[in-house]
Amino acid sequence: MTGLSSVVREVHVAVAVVIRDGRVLIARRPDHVHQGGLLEFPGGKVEPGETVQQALIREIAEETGLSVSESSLEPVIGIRHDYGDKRVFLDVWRTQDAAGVAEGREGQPVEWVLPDELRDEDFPAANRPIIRALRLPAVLPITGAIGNVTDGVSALRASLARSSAGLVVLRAPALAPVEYLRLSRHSLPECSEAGVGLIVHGGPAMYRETPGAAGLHLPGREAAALSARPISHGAWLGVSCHDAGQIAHATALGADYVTLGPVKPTATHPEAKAIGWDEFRRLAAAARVPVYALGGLGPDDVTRARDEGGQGVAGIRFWWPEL
Ligand SMILES: Nc1nc2c([nH]c(=O)n2[C@H]2C[C@H](O)[C@@H](COP(=O)(O)OP(=O)(O)OP(=O)(O)O)O2)c(=O)[nH]1
Repeated sequence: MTGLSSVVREVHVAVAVVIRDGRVLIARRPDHVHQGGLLEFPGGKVEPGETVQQALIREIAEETGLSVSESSLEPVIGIRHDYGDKRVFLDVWRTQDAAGVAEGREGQPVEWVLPDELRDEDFPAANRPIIRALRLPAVLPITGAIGNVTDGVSALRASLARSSAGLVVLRAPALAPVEYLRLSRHSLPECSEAGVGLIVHGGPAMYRETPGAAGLHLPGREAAALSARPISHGAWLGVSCHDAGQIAHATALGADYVTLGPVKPTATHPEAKAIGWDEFRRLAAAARVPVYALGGLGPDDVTRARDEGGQGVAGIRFWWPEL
């Protein structure tokens, strides 16, 4: 069907994620407007002649009475979405520094909620990646070389003690599947002790055999073999990507995040050609999922990765001991 939407110009929408004490400000859209009755983050159309930052400051003030400075605004994610009757580009930014008492200035109820309480079905469909981006950490550590289960578990314990990760990808390609399962089962208690979610690296069967895991990270070849999301929406699904085609496939699978790289040359994968920040920015801008920059990066690169349109950084060397 050739819809009207294909000829309708895309609307540039400034969307504000206002965070205070770990809670996010949400409002309910009036019933009579586009996507009415659903919850939303404050925001609205970028007016002609306005920058997105000016639009954010204006919309936040108009809708909530809060005032924010331009310097407190940080990019979160950009999402292109076609509602059929309207095409939008949601330009999503966050601020942790809003002054004043929030009130629904346009009569709409507003509320501060924890990111983990945000439910996809309460928001317009385009918001799904925003909710993912808010719940995912800025740094995603991946385990390094693991030669056997015992050494792997002790290295994990030591690395968890040194870092404050929210999620960890348990990668151990050198282990046979049965050994990997022993590793993942012994790693789960270490992770729960540290308050960290364990993401299994491998195929759907590996995830199913690890009850209690927080999610599944698919290597490129595993993702290529799938045509539908292999796990429930309650768990994280990540995919390793190196190009636009792989990101498109991961998005079609319903991935919650992807990793993209190597951005810089990296000692753990010397054979892989670095894509550089320009290519990362180009691919992240076109993606509709949070994208972690990977390859030769560490926590010091989070700001750069975010400025380039990424969710943050994923990697091995910054937290894993040299074995
Ligand atoms: N503000 C906001 N808009 C969202 C979100 N998610 C989402 O898909 N949208 C869509 C719904 C609308 O089509 C568009 C925002 O337009 P709007 O109608 O709120 O903007 P506005 O206040 O400038 O509109 P108007 O009254 O001048 O027409 O973006 C969200 O979280 N916040």
